[in-house]
Amino acid sequence: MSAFKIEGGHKLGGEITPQGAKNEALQILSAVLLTSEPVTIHNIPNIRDVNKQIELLRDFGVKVEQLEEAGAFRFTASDVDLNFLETETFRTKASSLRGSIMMIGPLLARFGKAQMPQPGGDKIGRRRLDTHFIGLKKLGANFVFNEEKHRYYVDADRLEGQYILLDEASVTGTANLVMAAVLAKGTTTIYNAACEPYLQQLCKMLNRMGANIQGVGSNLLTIEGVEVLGGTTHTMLPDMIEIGSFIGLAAMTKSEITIKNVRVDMLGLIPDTFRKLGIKIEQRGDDLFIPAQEHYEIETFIDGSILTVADAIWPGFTPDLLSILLVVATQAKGTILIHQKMFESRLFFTDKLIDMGAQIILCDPHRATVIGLDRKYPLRGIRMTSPDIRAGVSLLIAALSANGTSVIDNVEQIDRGYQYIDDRLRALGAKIERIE
Ligand SMILES: CC(=O)N[C@H]1[C@@H](OP(=O)(O)OP(=O)(O)OC[C@H]2O[C@@H](n3ccc(=O)[nH]c3=O)[C@H](O)[C@@H]2O)O[C@H](CO)[C@@H](O)[C@@H]1O
Ligand SMILES: C=C(OP(=O)(O)O)C(=O)O
Repeated sequence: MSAFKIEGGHKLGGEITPQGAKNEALQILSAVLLTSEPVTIHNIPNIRDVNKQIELLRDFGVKVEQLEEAGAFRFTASDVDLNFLETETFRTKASSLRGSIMMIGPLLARFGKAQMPQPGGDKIGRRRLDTHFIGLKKLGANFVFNEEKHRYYVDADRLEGQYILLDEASVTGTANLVMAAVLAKGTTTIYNAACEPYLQQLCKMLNRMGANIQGVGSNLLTIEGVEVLGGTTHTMLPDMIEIGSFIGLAAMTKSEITIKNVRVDMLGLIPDTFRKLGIKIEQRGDDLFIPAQEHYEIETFIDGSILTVADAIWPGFTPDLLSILLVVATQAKGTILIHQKMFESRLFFTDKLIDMGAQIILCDPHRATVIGLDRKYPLRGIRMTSPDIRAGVSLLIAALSANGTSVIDNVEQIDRGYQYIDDRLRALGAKIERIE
C-alpha cells in the first residue's frame, strides 16, 4: 500500500484541468457491451476503477484499442465470451469496484443472461441493489440470489417494456435499467429515475447508438425498445466531483487557482454551495477562477439560523462532495451543519480532522456540526489512513493546509478516482511525495 507524505502550509497556484468523470466513465464503458459495432470514447480518466472496468471488458473478449490521443479508446464487443462470468477472475475483479454492477443490464439485454458477485466500491454504509433487481424483474428477468456464494443471477429470453416506479432514484440502478430497456420489446417508462449528468450523458450516447429515450435530464424516462444498437463516438464530461474538490483545495490553502474547461452548465448547485461558505468563485468563460482568500465566512439562512447543507439526488447537492465541503468549513468563519442523508458511514473520517485540531461535533452517523476556526488555529499535520475516496481527498486537502508534515496511508482509495493527483498537485506547487 502506498502513502502520501505532505508538507502542509504552502500556498498553491496556477491552472488545473479536471479529468473525465469517473462515474460517467463506468456507465459509458458498460454500455459498449450493448453493440457489436465499434464505440470510440474520448476523455477516459486514467484511474484505478475505470482501468478495472476496461480490464473486465477485455476479459469478456471485447476488443480494446488505445488511440493516440490521451484518454481515447475504441471498444468493439463483437465477440463477447459469457464463459468469463463463471470464472474466479471475474468474481475477484467484478467485486473490486462498484461500477461493475452496471454490466448486468447490458449483458442481460443483449445476451439473455448475466451474473454478478457483490460489487465493491467505497465502504460508506449499506449499498443495496434492490432497485436494480426489482426493476430487471419487472422487465421480465428471472432473478436468483445465491446467499452462500453471495451472487446475483438474472436471465430472460427477451425483456419486455414495463412501467417501473423506482423505490429510490439510484444512480447505478437507473443506468442498469436504462441499458436493459433500450433493447427490450415495447415501451418502458422509468419514473423516479436518477438524472445525474452521468445518466444524461449515458442516455444521449445510447440515443446516438440508435436507442429511443425521451425525458433525458428528468426523473421520467420513456424508452422505446429497439432490435439492435450501433456504434458511436462519445466524450466524457469533466469530473464535477474533481472540480468541487479543487474549489475546496483552493479555499483551504489560500491559493489562487483556475479550474479549466469545467462545463459550468453541468455543475448544478456545486459552485453556489461552495459560495455559501463564503468562497469566491468567478466564472470566466468556461473556467472557474478561485482567488486567494485569507478568510471566508459561512452564510446563515435568511432568518439567521445555522446553515445546513444536505445531500440529495440530482439536481440536489451530490453526497460525493459533502466530505470536501466539511473539511473546507473547518477553516471558515461561522458554523455549518453537514447532513449526509444517503450514506451512514461517510462522516466517521471527521475523527482524523478532530485529531488535526478541527472543531467538529459528530452529532450522529449522518450529521456533523463544524465550528469554523477562521484560521485562528491552523490544523496540524498527523499520520492518518484514507477510509474512502472522498474522505481521502478531504484529508489530503486538510494536510496541504496544515502546519507540519502529514502522512496519508492507503492512497489507493484516492487513486480509484483522481488521476495522477500527486503529479497534478505538485504542478500547482504542493509539497507531496508518494512513498511505498
Ligand atoms: C459508481 C457510481 O456511480 N457511484 C455513485 C452512485 O452510487 P450508487 O449508484 O451505488 O448509489 P445509489 O444512487 O444507488 O444510492 C446511494 C445511497 O443513497 C440512498 N438513496 C438513494 C436514492 C434515494 O432516492 N434515496 C436514498 O436514500 C441509497 O439507499 C444508497 O445508500 O451514486 C451515489 C449517489 O449519488 C454516489 O455517491 C456514488 O459515487
Ligand atoms: C462513492 C463513490 O464511488 P463508488 O460508488 O465507486 O464507491 C464516489 O465516487 O464518491
